[in-house]
Amino acid sequence: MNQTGLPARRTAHHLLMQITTEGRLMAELIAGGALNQLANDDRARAQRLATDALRGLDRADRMLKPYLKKTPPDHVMNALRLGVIELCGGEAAHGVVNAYVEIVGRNKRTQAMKGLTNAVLRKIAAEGPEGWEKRAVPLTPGWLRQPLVAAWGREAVVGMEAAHFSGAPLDLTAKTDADAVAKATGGTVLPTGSVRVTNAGQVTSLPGYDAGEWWVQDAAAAIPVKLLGDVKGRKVLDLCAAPGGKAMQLAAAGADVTAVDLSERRMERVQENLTRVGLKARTVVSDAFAFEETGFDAILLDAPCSATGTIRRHPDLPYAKDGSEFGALIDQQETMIDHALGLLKPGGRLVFCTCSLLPDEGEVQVEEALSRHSGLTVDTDVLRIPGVDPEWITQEGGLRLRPDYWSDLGGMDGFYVAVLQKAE
Ligand SMILES: C[S@@+](CC[C@H](N)C(=O)[O-])C[C@H]1O[C@@H](n2cnc3c(N)ncnc32)[C@H](O)[C@@H]1O
Repeated sequence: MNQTGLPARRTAHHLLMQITTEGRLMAELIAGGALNQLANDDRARAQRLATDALRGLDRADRMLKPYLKKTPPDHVMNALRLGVIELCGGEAAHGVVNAYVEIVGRNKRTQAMKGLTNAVLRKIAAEGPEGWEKRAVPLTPGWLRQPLVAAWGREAVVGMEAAHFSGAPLDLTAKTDADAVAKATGGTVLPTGSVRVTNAGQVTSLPGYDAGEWWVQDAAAAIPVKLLGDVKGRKVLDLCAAPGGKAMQLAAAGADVTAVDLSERRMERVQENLTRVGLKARTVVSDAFAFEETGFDAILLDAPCSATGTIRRHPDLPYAKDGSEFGALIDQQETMIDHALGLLKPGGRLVFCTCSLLPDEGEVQVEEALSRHSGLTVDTDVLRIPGVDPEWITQEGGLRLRPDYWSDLGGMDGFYVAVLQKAE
């Protein structure tokens, strides 16, 4: 690692700038090579710094506010935020202050604010970790907080924010034996059968990775496939399949799986994942709407969505997005449900799910699908599987999963799932 820490800090700052001012997502920036110029441990450091700054951004801003007469330009603000995160995380003040003063000084437009950066960060250093700890849990940006409060109430949203701030443990789905995977990885088996590992470190170094004994999948994301029950020998279509967590569950359960995804690059990941775990599925790169094979016993539609259920892992999302794309996603989900129903055998089952916290991408989609398709019903009996709290069952017959659930176990991603049955 570079001793000054400057390369990692500059990269973290650059990531933060692109996320907060250009609406780019961290995963997309990293896939595009944002960390490539760094040494391995600097890469991890830069990503951790940016992630921590996003997770604590609202708290950092509240800590900075008393020391700023007016909000400085984004370049300075993001340097200050990173400084707060490091100083309140216990890093030595001298190195942190120098590094962010340098980052502010390297930009011609903000050069003149080096003194301000130095003065503010020294005040933050004096407050230290105690000043950080006494501040409230960071609030979600208003554009998302408002619809969440309207849907779930203020108290629930406070619980979600606590879960978002805590981050997420690593969850694994075992190919065959969850107890054995838990034993080998030092994890615990959750009530729904996923294995949870805390402080996992490097995923590829965990026992069983090379042997393909498990794959990474949040416990909530593992529930939709479980609701299909016994799929052995059944013809199952996974219509939005990449990176393949649910396709692998289906294949492991003995289904005859066809996995479709629009993205060639993401489908390569599905193929790599299937190969690692030694499972088979037919993979088809296609737009779901252009895929017209029919006669499936079951279809899994894990539709593209706002991904607001995954903020524990992706704290960049509320800062990169503003909700303006969500209307188009909601329309697409509706037409995808209709298209999927057309590919299903009479009497077949459609599992519709989204990793969203917004009812418009879950409960409302199912209510509206039921009113558009006569003879379509919701199967609620299948929701009663081990570990699923009956309280999570919704009025229209789906399952609402939220990050504030299982708070004593380490939370879960936000998800919605319903099992629809086509008329005979
Ligand atoms: C929520 S992810 C699916 C996650 C996957 N089911 C899993 O469990 O690993 C949504 C996927 O839909 C794909 N997608 C988006 N639009 C699509 C379309 N029109 N047709 C097919 N796939 C699409 C994306 O490439 C993305 O991989």
